[in-house]
Amino acid sequence: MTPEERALTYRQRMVYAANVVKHYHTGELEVPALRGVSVDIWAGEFVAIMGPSGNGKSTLMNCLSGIDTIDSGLVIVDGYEIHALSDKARTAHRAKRMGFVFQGFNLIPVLTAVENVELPLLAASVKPAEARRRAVAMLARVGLDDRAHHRPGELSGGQQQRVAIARALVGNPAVVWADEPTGNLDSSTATAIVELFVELTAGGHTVVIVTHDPAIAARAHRVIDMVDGRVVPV
Ligand SMILES: Nc1ncnc2c1ncn2[C@@H]1O[C@H](COP(=O)(O)OP(=O)(O)OP(=O)(O)O)[C@@H](O)[C@H]1O
Repeated sequence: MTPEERALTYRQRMVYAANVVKHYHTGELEVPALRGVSVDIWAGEFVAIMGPSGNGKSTLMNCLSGIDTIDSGLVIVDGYEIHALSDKARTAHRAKRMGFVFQGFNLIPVLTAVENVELPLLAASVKPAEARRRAVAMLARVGLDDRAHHRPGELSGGQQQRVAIARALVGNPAVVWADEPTGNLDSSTATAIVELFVELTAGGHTVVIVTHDPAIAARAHRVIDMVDGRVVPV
C-alpha cells in the first residue's frame, strides 16, 4: 500500500479496531469485557451496537471513543492511533474530535440550553461571541431555537436530549457517540430523536449508538451485534 492509499483508507474509514481486549479489575476479580473485538466503521455511517445486557456494548463504545483504555489490540479513529495516545492526548482528542450523548442527557442544570451547547466551544477557546453564534445555530438545527434560554429543568426529556445532541455536534466532531440516547424517552419522543440522528448522518456525520431500541436498529445503516464480549459474525 502506498502512503497515498493508506491516507485515503484512513480518511474513509472513520473507526478501525482490531483484536481489542479489555478486562475490568474489581478487587481480586478480573472481568473480561471485550475478548478480541474487531470493527470497521466508515465515514458517514450510522451504526447501532446491540446485544444483551452486560455483553460489552458500552465498554466497546468507551474504548473506541477514547473514554477508556484497552489492554491490547489497536483502535484508530479519525486517523489517530487512540490506543497509543497518552491520557492527556486522548482527552484532548476526545474534546476536539468526539461528540457524546448519554441516556441521562448530562446537561448542567444551572446553565441555559444555549449555555450548555456553547460550553465545549468555550473550553476549546472559541471567542464567546462566536461560540454563542454557533450554539444558537445548532439549537435551531435541532428544532429548539425558541428554548435557547430555558434551563434543562424547564425542558421535556426529548428537548433535553436535543440540547445534548446540539452540544455533541457544535464542535463539528468526527464521530458522535451515543449510549442509550432514547433509553429515558417515551416512544414517540424516541422516534423523533432517532429521526434527528438519521438527518445528521444524511448530512455526513458518523454516528455510533449503543442501544436496546429496535427503532434505532431499524433506521441504522448497520447493526453490530455483541455477545459475550465479542462481535457476532454476520
Ligand atoms: N467499571 C467497571 N468495573 C467492573 N466491571 C465492569 C465495569 N464496567 C463494565 N463492567 C463489566 O463488563 C461487562 C460488560 O459491561 P458493559 O457495560 O460494556 O455491557 P453492556 O452490553 O453495555 O450492558 P448494558 O446493556 O446493560 O448497558 C459486564 O460484565 C460488566 O459487569
